[in-house]
Amino acid sequence: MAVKRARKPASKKRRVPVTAAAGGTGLPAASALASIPSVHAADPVSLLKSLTPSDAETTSSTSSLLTIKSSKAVARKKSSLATAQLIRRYHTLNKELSQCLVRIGNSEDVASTKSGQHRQAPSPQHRAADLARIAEIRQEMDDLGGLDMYQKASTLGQSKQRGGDSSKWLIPILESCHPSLNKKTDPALRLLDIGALSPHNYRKYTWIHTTPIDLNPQDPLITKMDFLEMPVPVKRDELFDVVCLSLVVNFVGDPSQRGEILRQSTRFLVPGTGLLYLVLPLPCIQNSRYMDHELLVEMMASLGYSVLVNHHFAKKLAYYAFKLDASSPSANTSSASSFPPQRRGQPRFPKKLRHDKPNRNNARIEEPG
Ligand SMILES: C[S@@+](CC[C@H](N)C(=O)[O-])C[C@H]1O[C@@H](n2cnc3c(N)ncnc32)[C@H](O)[C@@H]1O
Repeated sequence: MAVKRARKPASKKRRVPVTAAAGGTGLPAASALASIPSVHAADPVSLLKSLTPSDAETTSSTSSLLTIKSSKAVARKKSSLATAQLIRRYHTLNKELSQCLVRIGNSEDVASTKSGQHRQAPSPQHRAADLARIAEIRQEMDDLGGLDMYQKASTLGQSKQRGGDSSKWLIPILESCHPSLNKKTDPALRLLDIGALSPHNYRKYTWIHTTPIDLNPQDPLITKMDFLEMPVPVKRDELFDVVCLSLVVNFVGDPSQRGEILRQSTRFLVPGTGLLYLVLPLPCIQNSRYMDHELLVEMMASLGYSVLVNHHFAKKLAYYAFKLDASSPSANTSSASSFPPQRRGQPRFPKKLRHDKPNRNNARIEEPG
């Protein structure tokens, strides 16, 4: 008998362990991954190689140059399609994992707190169903190669997805925000690259000093660090001029943890000049039932990012540069910036259907609990 899932209780949410996280981009779930040979499951590199057609350059001797070119193009397209499918499947699993973990966490809250007594705790069957599903999801993720494999696939897809180097968009903005910076003699701008797949994203800009961090570094030059647990700077010269959150917020499955990451970013930036460089999949902004550009800008302003310096919608991604308000007491205090105070049980930005149209996704960001 199919077990109907329990409705999520409105209790205070626990932090979902970030073994991996979800996309919430609303992109269609992949099905083609079923065709990945299981022999590659434990070997991410072989798996990635297997996604790249080996006959990419093979044509008959009579083929024209045009045929060779189009054959290569088709092979490249197939390869990037397979990589994208893998990334999507991972996102889908990750999102479902977060939802199950939140439900399990909430059921523990309900069981252990007095205030939860009036709430309906999930039944033992629902809890058992969630636990079983968690095991299945983790197994499938492991079979796909885990976070490591996802990151390798993301690295492959990175340049294509963005149509090139993402720093290209940010650099002119940084230059315009620091017009008097002497790139040769002044101290380099400090950039915190969260969820960095490469430590070299800004290497060619000698006037930028990058601190790359990630949960699962793909390079020894990247520091293994969960941003939500990163020590908050206590001195002004430890603050950053730029915090980069490129495709990280959507990677986190729990909407309230997404809000928490954005709030945390305010504690690392120089008030008045610090820039948050936020990159999200475009469908999160343009095709969600619950989010859109206006709501994001409103939420960011409530965090202390009143100035939207620039934004750009590319084919697949949305780029944003927000400036942290001068009045934002970011350093020294963990309670500094937050979504506006909310009355008990009344969030400032409640989950609200904004675009009730078919084929929309459920991407959203929530006030942190
Ligand atoms: C989709 S990748 C994005 C990589 C890269 N920034 C880009 O733009 O392509 C998301 C990365 O964020 C990292 N990540 C997610 N949550 C994080 C956290 N709390 N602290 C540090 N890294 C995190 C993940 O480990 C993953 O490598």
